Amino acid sequence: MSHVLGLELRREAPPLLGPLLSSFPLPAGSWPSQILRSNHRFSITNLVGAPRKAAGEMNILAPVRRDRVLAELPQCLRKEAALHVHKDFHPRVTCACQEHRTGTVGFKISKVIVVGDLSVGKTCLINRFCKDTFDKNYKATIGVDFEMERFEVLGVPFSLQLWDTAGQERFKCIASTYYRGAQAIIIVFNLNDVASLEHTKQWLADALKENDPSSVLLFLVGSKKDLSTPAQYVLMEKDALKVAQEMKAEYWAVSSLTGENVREFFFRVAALTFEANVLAELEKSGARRIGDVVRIHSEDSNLYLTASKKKPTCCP
Ligand SMILES: Nc1nc2c(ncn2[C@@H]2O[C@H](COP(=O)(O)OP(=O)(O)OP(=O)(O)O)[C@@H](O)[C@H]2O)c(=O)[nH]1
Ligand SMILES: [Mg+2]
Repeated sequence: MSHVLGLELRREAPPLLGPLLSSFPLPAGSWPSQILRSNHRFSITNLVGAPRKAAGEMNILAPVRRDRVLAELPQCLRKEAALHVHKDFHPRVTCACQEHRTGTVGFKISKVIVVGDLSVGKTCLINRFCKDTFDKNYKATIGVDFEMERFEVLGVPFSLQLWDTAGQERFKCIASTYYRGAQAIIIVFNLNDVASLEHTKQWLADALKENDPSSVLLFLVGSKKDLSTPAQYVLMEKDALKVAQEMKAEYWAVSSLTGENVREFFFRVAALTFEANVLAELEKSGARRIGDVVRIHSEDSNLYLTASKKKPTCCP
Protein backbone atom coordinates (compact mmCIF):
# COMPACT_ATOMS: atom_id res chain seq x y z
CA MET A 1 0.00 0.00 0.00
CA SER A 2 1.34 3.41 -0.78
CA HIS A 3 -0.04 6.86 -0.39
CA VAL A 4 0.18 10.12 -2.21
CA LEU A 5 1.59 12.85 -0.01
CA GLY A 6 1.68 16.57 -0.31
CA LEU A 7 -1.99 17.26 -0.94
CA GLU A 8 -3.15 18.49 2.41
CA LEU A 9 -1.17 18.35 5.61
CA ARG A 10 -2.01 18.67 9.24
CA ARG A 11 0.13 18.78 12.38
CA GLU A 12 -0.94 15.72 14.23
CA ALA A 13 1.47 13.09 15.45
CA PRO A 14 0.29 10.26 17.72
CA PRO A 15 2.36 10.32 20.93
CA LEU A 16 4.03 6.97 20.31
CA LEU A 17 5.42 8.23 17.06
CA GLY A 18 7.24 11.20 18.53
CA PRO A 19 10.76 9.73 18.50
CA LEU A 20 10.20 8.09 15.14
CA LEU A 21 8.88 11.18 13.47
CA SER A 22 11.58 13.40 14.84
CA SER A 23 13.87 11.87 12.25
CA PHE A 24 11.43 12.58 9.40
CA PRO A 25 12.45 15.78 7.75
CA LEU A 26 9.00 17.05 6.81
CA PRO A 27 8.22 20.66 6.03
CA ALA A 28 7.15 22.85 8.94
CA GLY A 29 3.52 22.42 9.79
CA SER A 30 3.26 18.90 8.51
CA TRP A 31 3.24 15.54 10.23
CA PRO A 32 2.25 12.19 8.87
CA SER A 33 -1.10 11.49 10.45
CA GLN A 34 -1.21 7.75 10.15
CA ILE A 35 0.98 4.69 9.98
CA LEU A 36 -0.53 1.63 8.37
CA ARG A 37 0.85 -1.82 8.18
CA SER A 38 0.81 -3.60 4.86
CA ASN A 39 2.47 -7.03 4.73
CA HIS A 40 6.09 -6.39 5.62
CA ARG A 41 5.89 -2.70 5.01
CA PHE A 42 4.55 0.48 6.50
CA SER A 43 3.35 3.46 4.64
CA ILE A 44 2.56 6.81 6.11
CA THR A 45 -0.20 8.95 4.75
CA ASN A 46 -0.85 12.63 5.22
CA LEU A 47 -4.23 12.46 3.61
CA VAL A 48 -6.71 14.28 5.77
CA GLY A 49 -9.87 12.32 6.28
CA ALA A 50 -8.28 8.86 6.21
CA PRO A 51 -9.44 6.79 9.21
CA ARG A 52 -6.98 7.08 12.08
CA LYS A 53 -5.90 4.30 14.41
CA ALA A 54 -5.38 4.86 18.10
CA ALA A 55 -1.69 4.89 18.97
CA GLY A 56 -2.06 1.70 21.02
CA GLU A 57 -3.26 -0.24 17.98
CA MET A 58 -0.22 0.66 15.92
CA ASN A 59 2.70 -1.52 15.10
CA ILE A 60 5.61 0.86 14.94
CA LEU A 61 8.10 -1.25 13.05
CA ALA A 62 7.64 -4.37 10.99
CA PRO A 63 10.00 -7.29 11.55
CA VAL A 64 12.95 -7.50 9.17
CA ARG A 65 12.36 -9.95 6.34
CA ARG A 66 14.86 -12.75 5.97
CA ASP A 67 15.77 -11.56 2.50
CA ARG A 68 16.66 -8.11 3.83
CA VAL A 69 19.56 -9.29 5.96
CA LEU A 70 23.02 -8.05 4.96
CA ALA A 71 26.00 -9.81 6.46
CA GLU A 72 28.49 -8.55 3.89
CA LEU A 73 29.07 -5.36 1.95
CA PRO A 74 27.36 -5.54 -1.46
CA GLN A 75 29.81 -4.57 -4.20
CA CYS A 76 29.59 -1.65 -6.60
CA LEU A 77 28.60 -2.13 -10.25
CA ARG A 78 31.49 -0.23 -11.85
CA LYS A 79 34.73 0.57 -10.09
CA GLU A 80 35.16 3.70 -12.26
CA ALA A 81 32.12 5.31 -10.64
CA ALA A 82 31.74 4.01 -7.10
CA LEU A 83 31.42 5.72 -3.74
CA HIS A 84 34.16 3.38 -2.62
CA VAL A 85 35.55 0.09 -3.84
CA HIS A 86 36.41 -1.62 -0.57
CA LYS A 87 35.45 -5.27 -0.29
CA ASP A 88 34.20 -5.11 3.29
CA PHE A 89 32.50 -2.69 5.61
CA HIS A 90 34.81 -0.23 7.30
CA PRO A 91 36.61 -2.09 10.14
CA ARG A 92 35.37 0.45 12.69
CA VAL A 93 31.82 -0.20 11.57
CA THR A 94 32.20 -3.99 11.79
CA CYS A 95 33.77 -3.65 15.22
CA ALA A 96 31.08 -1.28 16.51
CA CYS A 97 28.35 -3.67 15.33
CA GLN A 98 30.01 -6.65 17.01
CA GLU A 99 30.30 -4.72 20.25
CA HIS A 100 26.78 -3.28 20.05
CA ARG A 101 28.15 0.24 19.98
CA THR A 102 26.10 1.63 17.11
CA GLY A 103 24.26 4.16 19.26
CA THR A 104 20.95 5.28 17.83
CA VAL A 105 21.55 3.92 14.32
CA GLY A 106 19.26 0.93 14.93
CA PHE A 107 16.36 3.26 15.77
CA LYS A 108 16.84 5.76 12.99
CA ILE A 109 15.03 5.94 9.69
CA SER A 110 17.22 7.20 6.88
CA LYS A 111 15.61 9.24 4.17
CA VAL A 112 16.43 8.47 0.55
CA ILE A 113 14.97 10.57 -2.25
CA VAL A 114 14.51 9.38 -5.82
CA VAL A 115 14.46 12.12 -8.47
CA GLY A 116 14.63 12.34 -12.27
CA ASP A 117 12.67 13.17 -15.41
CA LEU A 118 9.08 12.08 -15.82
CA SER A 119 8.56 8.51 -16.94
CA VAL A 120 12.18 7.42 -16.47
CA GLY A 121 10.95 4.64 -14.18
CA LYS A 122 11.36 5.90 -10.59
CA THR A 123 8.10 4.43 -9.33
CA CYS A 124 8.67 1.13 -11.13
CA LEU A 125 12.15 0.87 -9.61
CA ILE A 126 10.84 1.31 -6.07
CA ASN A 127 7.90 -1.00 -6.70
CA ARG A 128 10.12 -3.73 -8.12
CA PHE A 129 12.24 -3.71 -4.98
CA CYS A 130 9.56 -3.12 -2.34
CA LYS A 131 6.63 -5.06 -3.82
CA ASP A 132 8.27 -7.19 -6.50
CA THR A 133 5.76 -5.90 -9.04
CA PHE A 134 6.01 -4.20 -12.41
CA ASP A 135 3.28 -2.14 -14.11
CA LYS A 136 3.73 -1.54 -17.82
CA ASN A 137 1.17 1.27 -17.79
CA TYR A 138 2.45 4.73 -16.93
CA LYS A 139 0.75 6.44 -14.01
CA ALA A 140 2.41 9.72 -13.15
CA THR A 141 3.35 10.24 -9.52
CA ILE A 142 1.53 13.26 -8.11
CA GLY A 143 3.66 15.10 -5.57
CA VAL A 144 5.47 12.42 -3.60
CA ASP A 145 4.93 8.95 -2.30
CA PHE A 146 7.05 6.75 -0.09
CA GLU A 147 7.82 3.22 1.01
CA MET A 148 9.57 1.98 4.11
CA GLU A 149 12.07 -0.84 3.91
CA ARG A 150 13.57 -2.52 6.93
CA PHE A 151 16.99 -4.16 6.77
CA GLU A 152 19.31 -5.84 9.16
CA VAL A 153 22.92 -4.88 8.53
CA LEU A 154 25.68 -6.69 10.46
CA GLY A 155 23.04 -7.65 13.02
CA VAL A 156 21.73 -4.09 13.48
CA PRO A 157 18.20 -3.12 12.34
CA PHE A 158 18.23 -0.31 9.82
CA SER A 159 15.35 1.40 8.01
CA LEU A 160 15.23 3.25 4.75
CA GLN A 161 12.42 5.58 3.81
CA LEU A 162 12.33 5.66 0.01
CA TRP A 163 10.72 8.85 -1.27
CA ASP A 164 9.39 8.58 -4.80
CA THR A 165 9.03 12.07 -6.29
CA ALA A 166 7.17 13.36 -9.33
CA GLY A 167 9.16 14.07 -12.48
CA GLN A 168 6.42 16.11 -14.12
CA GLU A 169 7.14 19.82 -14.10
CA ARG A 170 3.73 20.77 -12.70
CA PHE A 171 4.26 18.61 -9.57
CA LYS A 172 7.90 19.57 -9.05
CA CYS A 173 7.22 22.35 -6.56
CA ILE A 174 5.27 19.96 -4.30
CA ALA A 175 7.91 17.25 -4.61
CA SER A 176 10.86 19.54 -3.93
CA THR A 177 9.50 20.47 -0.50
CA TYR A 178 10.25 16.86 0.50
CA TYR A 179 13.91 16.88 -0.58
CA ARG A 180 15.18 18.17 2.76
CA GLY A 181 17.05 15.86 5.14
CA ALA A 182 18.01 13.19 2.62
CA GLN A 183 20.93 10.95 3.48
CA ALA A 184 21.06 9.56 -0.04
CA ILE A 185 19.90 10.95 -3.38
CA ILE A 186 19.09 8.59 -6.23
CA ILE A 187 19.00 10.35 -9.62
CA VAL A 188 17.34 8.19 -12.25
CA PHE A 189 17.65 8.56 -16.03
CA ASN A 190 16.46 6.41 -18.92
CA LEU A 191 19.33 4.54 -20.58
CA ASN A 192 17.51 4.95 -23.89
CA ASP A 193 17.03 8.72 -23.65
CA VAL A 194 20.16 10.82 -23.63
CA ALA A 195 18.20 13.98 -22.72
CA SER A 196 17.17 12.39 -19.43
CA LEU A 197 20.87 11.83 -18.64
CA GLU A 198 21.64 15.46 -19.42
CA HIS A 199 18.87 16.59 -17.10
CA THR A 200 20.31 14.66 -14.14
CA LYS A 201 22.65 17.55 -13.34
CA GLN A 202 19.72 19.89 -12.84
CA TRP A 203 17.90 17.32 -10.68
CA LEU A 204 20.99 17.00 -8.55
CA ALA A 205 21.41 20.76 -8.22
CA ASP A 206 17.78 21.11 -7.09
CA ALA A 207 18.08 18.28 -4.58
CA LEU A 208 21.33 19.66 -3.18
CA LYS A 209 19.74 23.06 -2.52
CA GLU A 210 17.88 21.35 0.31
CA ASN A 211 20.68 19.11 1.54
CA ASP A 212 24.27 19.21 2.73
CA PRO A 213 26.36 18.22 -0.30
CA SER A 214 29.25 17.13 1.92
CA SER A 215 27.33 14.43 3.74
CA VAL A 216 24.78 13.09 1.27
CA LEU A 217 25.45 9.90 -0.74
CA LEU A 218 24.74 10.15 -4.47
CA PHE A 219 23.65 7.43 -6.87
CA LEU A 220 23.15 7.83 -10.63
CA VAL A 221 20.88 5.09 -11.95
CA GLY A 222 20.22 4.23 -15.60
CA SER A 223 16.83 2.57 -15.98
CA LYS A 224 15.09 0.36 -18.59
CA LYS A 225 18.25 -1.59 -19.39
CA ASP A 226 16.08 -4.27 -21.00
CA LEU A 227 15.25 -1.85 -23.84
CA SER A 228 18.88 -1.27 -24.90
CA THR A 229 20.84 -3.50 -27.23
CA PRO A 230 24.30 -4.36 -25.87
CA ALA A 231 25.88 -1.92 -28.34
CA GLN A 232 23.52 0.92 -27.40
CA TYR A 233 24.12 0.21 -23.74
CA VAL A 234 27.91 0.41 -24.07
CA LEU A 235 27.62 3.83 -25.72
CA MET A 236 25.24 5.20 -23.11
CA GLU A 237 27.27 3.75 -20.24
CA LYS A 238 30.34 5.66 -21.39
CA ASP A 239 28.48 8.97 -21.10
CA ALA A 240 26.77 7.98 -17.87
CA LEU A 241 30.05 7.03 -16.19
CA LYS A 242 31.42 10.44 -17.07
CA VAL A 243 28.41 12.20 -15.57
CA ALA A 244 28.58 10.00 -12.46
CA GLN A 245 32.25 10.85 -11.96
CA GLU A 246 31.56 14.56 -12.32
CA MET A 247 28.78 14.32 -9.76
CA LYS A 248 30.80 12.02 -7.49
CA ALA A 249 27.93 9.61 -7.66
CA GLU A 250 27.91 5.81 -7.78
CA TYR A 251 26.67 4.50 -11.12
CA TRP A 252 24.13 1.69 -11.56
CA ALA A 253 22.16 0.31 -14.51
CA VAL A 254 18.92 -1.53 -13.81
CA SER A 255 15.77 -2.95 -15.33
CA SER A 256 12.59 -2.91 -13.29
CA LEU A 257 10.94 -5.09 -15.92
CA THR A 258 13.39 -7.98 -15.58
CA GLY A 259 14.58 -7.05 -12.08
CA GLU A 260 18.22 -6.92 -13.22
CA ASN A 261 20.42 -5.26 -10.56
CA VAL A 262 17.43 -3.83 -8.64
CA ARG A 263 17.99 -5.77 -5.44
CA GLU A 264 21.78 -5.41 -5.67
CA PHE A 265 21.38 -1.66 -6.08
CA PHE A 266 19.09 -1.10 -3.08
CA PHE A 267 21.22 -3.36 -0.91
CA ARG A 268 24.20 -1.23 -1.81
CA VAL A 269 22.26 1.94 -0.94
CA ALA A 270 21.23 0.43 2.41
CA ALA A 271 24.77 -0.77 3.19
CA LEU A 272 26.52 2.51 2.35
CA THR A 273 23.91 4.62 4.16
CA PHE A 274 24.23 2.36 7.20
CA GLU A 275 28.02 2.56 7.09
CA ALA A 276 27.91 6.37 6.90
CA ASN A 277 25.47 6.49 9.81
CA VAL A 278 27.61 4.28 12.05
CA LEU A 279 30.76 6.24 11.22
CA ALA A 280 28.95 9.49 12.01
CA GLU A 281 27.69 8.00 15.27
CA LEU A 282 31.22 6.93 16.24
CA GLU A 283 32.54 10.38 15.47
CA LYS A 284 29.80 11.91 17.57
CA SER A 285 30.46 9.69 20.56
CA GLY A 286 34.22 10.34 20.20
CA ALA A 287 33.55 14.08 20.13
CA ARG A 288 31.36 13.82 23.19
CA ARG A 289 34.11 12.04 25.05
CA ILE A 290 36.65 14.76 24.46
CA GLY A 291 34.06 17.48 24.93
CA ASP A 292 34.42 18.76 21.42
CA VAL A 293 32.21 19.06 18.37
CA VAL A 294 33.26 17.14 15.30
CA ARG A 295 31.78 17.68 11.90
CA ILE A 296 31.84 14.95 9.27
CA HIS A 297 33.36 16.02 5.97
CA SER A 298 33.14 13.71 2.99
CA GLU A 299 34.38 15.93 0.19
CA ASP A 300 34.69 13.10 -2.25
CA SER A 301 31.98 10.89 -0.78
CA ASN A 302 34.61 8.29 0.03
CA LEU A 303 33.60 6.97 3.41
CA TYR A 304 36.96 5.30 3.93
CA LEU A 305 38.92 8.42 3.11
CA THR A 306 36.79 10.44 5.48
CA ALA A 307 37.24 7.99 8.30
CA SER A 308 40.97 7.57 7.84
CA LYS A 309 41.47 11.29 8.49
CA LYS A 310 39.94 10.98 11.94
CA LYS A 311 41.45 9.63 15.09
CA PRO A 312 40.00 6.14 15.61
CA THR A 313 37.52 5.81 18.44
CA CYS A 314 36.98 2.11 17.87
CA CYS A 315 39.14 -0.94 17.24
CA PRO A 316 41.14 -1.96 15.33
N1 LIG B 1 10.71 -1.76 -20.52
C1 LIG B 1 10.74 -1.13 -19.35
N2 LIG B 1 9.81 -0.20 -19.06
C2 LIG B 1 9.90 0.43 -17.86
C3 LIG B 1 10.91 0.15 -16.92
N3 LIG B 1 10.73 0.92 -15.85
C4 LIG B 1 9.63 1.66 -16.10
N4 LIG B 1 9.12 1.37 -17.29
C5 LIG B 1 7.92 1.97 -17.91
O1 LIG B 1 8.12 3.37 -18.02
C6 LIG B 1 6.92 4.07 -17.75
C7 LIG B 1 7.14 5.09 -16.64
O2 LIG B 1 7.48 4.44 -15.44
P1 LIG B 1 7.28 5.14 -14.01
O3 LIG B 1 7.98 4.30 -13.02
O4 LIG B 1 5.86 5.41 -13.76
O5 LIG B 1 8.04 6.52 -14.25
P2 LIG B 1 8.31 7.69 -13.18
O6 LIG B 1 9.73 8.07 -13.32
O7 LIG B 1 7.86 7.28 -11.85
O8 LIG B 1 7.39 8.86 -13.74
P3 LIG B 1 6.79 10.14 -12.91
O9 LIG B 1 6.08 9.61 -11.73
O10 LIG B 1 5.90 10.86 -13.85
O11 LIG B 1 7.95 11.01 -12.55
C8 LIG B 1 5.86 3.00 -17.39
O12 LIG B 1 5.08 2.74 -18.55
C9 LIG B 1 6.70 1.79 -17.02
O13 LIG B 1 6.05 0.57 -17.30
C10 LIG B 1 11.89 -0.86 -17.25
O14 LIG B 1 12.82 -1.19 -16.52
N5 LIG B 1 11.75 -1.44 -18.48
MG1 LIG C 1 6.42 7.98 -10.58
